[in-house]
Amino acid sequence: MTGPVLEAEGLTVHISTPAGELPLVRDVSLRVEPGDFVGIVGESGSGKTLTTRALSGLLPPGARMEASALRFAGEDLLTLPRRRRDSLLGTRLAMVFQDPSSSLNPARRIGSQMVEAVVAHERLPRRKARELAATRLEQVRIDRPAQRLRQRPHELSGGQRQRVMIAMGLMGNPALIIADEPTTALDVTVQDEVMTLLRTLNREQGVAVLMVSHNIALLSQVCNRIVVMYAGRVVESGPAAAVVGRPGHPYAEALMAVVPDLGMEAGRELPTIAGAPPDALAPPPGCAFAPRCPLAVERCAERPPLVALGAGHAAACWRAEERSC
Ligand SMILES: Nc1ncnc2c1ncn2[C@@H]1O[C@H](COP(=O)(O)OP(=O)(O)OP(=O)(O)O)[C@@H](O)[C@H]1O
Repeated sequence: MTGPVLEAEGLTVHISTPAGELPLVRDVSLRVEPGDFVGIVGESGSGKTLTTRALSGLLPPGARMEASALRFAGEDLLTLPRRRRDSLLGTRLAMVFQDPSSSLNPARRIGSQMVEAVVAHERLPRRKARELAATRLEQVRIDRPAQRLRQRPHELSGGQRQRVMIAMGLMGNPALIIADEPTTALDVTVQDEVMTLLRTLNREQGVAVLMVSHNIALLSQVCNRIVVMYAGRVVESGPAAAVVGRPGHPYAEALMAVVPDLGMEAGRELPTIAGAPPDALAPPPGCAFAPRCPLAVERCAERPPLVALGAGHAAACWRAEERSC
């Protein structure tokens, strides 16, 4: 495959509400190249999950997307017939969600859940599919794979279930793993294991990863590119080192300041950015961050476009150039 693994331009997601259809994700463009590890960061409600759901064809009922371009694994998802699109996404795109329990069927054995997709989409004989499932479990460092295939999800720990989800995603030889807050529900040691696994799959097997998180510091350790979202829009994107080291948007800088401290005592409140995130259904006109921004000026009443700050680095702030020099 040549060209980007995933490319979206002008992605907008509308949700139907009692007041009519409203855009909750607006004009998002992003690109994942082969071998990339891309992070999407933002506070709760900034539109990260709706964006990845739109990219993966898994929008909730009542949501509708439009885009000027949406390509995955060399195919145009906007024109591909529905069955071919579902089959392509069902095999070449692996989804890993925050809570693996919600994606695994508690009543069914791990093995039958793992072979299902490849038997359906790739018409692999069941025996071969079980062999492949055992190999994938080994790959994510699950011990005694043959035995595990006969177990049900409740017989595994939370971290093992998350690794089973990743192994399941690897069944179709994915070009991309989309991981939505894959470690939030896990304890710190298990979080590290899951991150190490994603990094190994990315570095050693070249699987591209698109990962959603609240934690910009965590993303900066693993990602080569970071996309920052606020109120449904991309407000900054670029090489991880540039976004973290020379942020063009005051929001990206504020996210760095509220990174939870690993050594923080349990029970202490997490630091937050001053002020409340905007109402997603009615964000303020102009720059949506302006009401919370220490650097806001009169001009912020008008929405700033994304402006280039360096190679592949752009931010939507009227003061970005002045701040980054
Ligand atoms: N099905 C839906 N119907 C109505 N509103 C929705 C729906 N799904 C999401 N929203 C709203 O859209 C906005 C963006 O949601 P989204 O889940 O994408 O945010 P997020 O950045 O992923 O947040 P979090 O980190 O909390 O998961 C939120 O305000 C949310 O309440």
